[in-house]
This record gives sequence, C-alpha cells and structure tokens, in this order.
Amino acid sequence: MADKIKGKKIIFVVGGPGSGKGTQCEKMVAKYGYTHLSSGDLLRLEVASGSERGKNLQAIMQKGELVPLDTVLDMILDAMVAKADTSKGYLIDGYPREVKQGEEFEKKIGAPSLLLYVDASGPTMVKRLMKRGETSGRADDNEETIKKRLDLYYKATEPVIAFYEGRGIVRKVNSELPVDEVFAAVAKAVDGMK
Ligand SMILES: Nc1ncnc2c1ncn2[C@H]1C[C@H](O)[C@@H](COP(=O)(O)OP(=O)(O)O)O1
Ligand SMILES: [Mg+2]
Repeated sequence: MADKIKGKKIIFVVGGPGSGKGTQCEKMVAKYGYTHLSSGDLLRLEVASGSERGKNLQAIMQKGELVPLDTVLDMILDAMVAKADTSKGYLIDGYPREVKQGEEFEKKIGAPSLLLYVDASGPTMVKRLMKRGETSGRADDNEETIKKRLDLYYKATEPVIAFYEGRGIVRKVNSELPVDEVFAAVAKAVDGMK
C-alpha cells in the first residue's frame, strides 16, 4: 500500500492560517509537478460529501479545533496512493499541525526531505483571512474562529518547526512579500533540497 509512494520526495508545508501555503503550493505544482495535498481541503471534501464522518468533522472544524490524528493521516495516505502513478513528489500542506502528527506520519508513510516554513505575521494572516472569507465560503474564515486558529497555531505548530529544525531540513520564507518574491525563495529551497 504505502509501497507505491516509496522513494518519492515529501515536503511539509507549514505556516499559520492565511500565511500563503496554498498559494505557494499551487506554484510549486506548476513548476515541479508535485502533487499538492492540503489536509484542510481533504477534510472539507469529506464534509461536502455529507457522510457521517463529514458531519463530525464539520463540527470540529467550525470550532477551530484539530481533527483526530488518525482521520487526517488516513485521508492523506489514501490521497497519496491515489496519485502515486503520476506524481513526482508530494506537498503536504497544513500537516503536521503538532509534533505527534509528524511522528505518526513518519511511522506510517515516510520522512520529509524539506519543511517549508511559510512565515507571515499575525496581523497579516488575520487581514488575509478576513479578505479570503469574503469569497471562500469557508465556515472557519470568520473573526472569532480565526483568532482561535491563530492561538492554536502558535501553541501547537511552532514546536513542529523546532522539532524539524533539529534535523536541519527547515527552510523559512518571508511570506509578507508579494507572491512572486515569496515563490523565488520557495524555489530556491526546493532546488536546494537533498
Ligand atoms: N504573499 C502574499 N501576498 C498577498 N496576499 C497573499 C500572499 N499569499 C497569499 N495571499 C492571499 C491569498 C489568500 O486570499 C490569502 C490566504 O492565502 P492561502 O494561500 O489560502 O493561505 P493558507 O493556505 O496558508 O491558509 O492570502
Ligand atoms: Mg490553505
């Protein structure tokens, strides 16, 4: 099962909500032929399907909380396997959200070659999410949930970055800059990946 994805590069794309992960991933897909898997998008697809599991997920996500680890991991692995034949590698966007998620991913799937840290300030993320909320239709792009997501991000995800810094695979890009300038830094990190 996970055999199909052996040897493919894995990039973790980490950053706060609204930092620009999805935007940069889209550009990496175009340039490198990687498959973009956003854990949030996979979960939202499940919600949209109207399944029992989806209804549960919706309640959790609307509160700005984290979905149980096994659920997210299973969905990511399924999606990776489904794309294995055409994929040059994988961009895992929005995962791991906490250190434990990273550890479980590695046990079950494999180790990342790079952790791309898309870094923007709190006020910038809030501003972008409020703007995105005007059109995204995302139930969690509202002021109250945004605040919770940011708090949770700082508490749970910053330790993830520290964890992978210890391995020397973290590359941080300044996502306050215009999209194309951010991408220049992203491409440099991907090109320099071992
Ligand atoms: N470098 C940048 N400069 C200005 N706006 C940006 C930006 N990167 C992303 N955005 C915009 C696009 C979206 O409307 C919003 C959130 O971006 P996103 O890619 O959806 O973030 P994420 O996937 O990290 O939640 O911000
Ligand atoms: Mg996103």
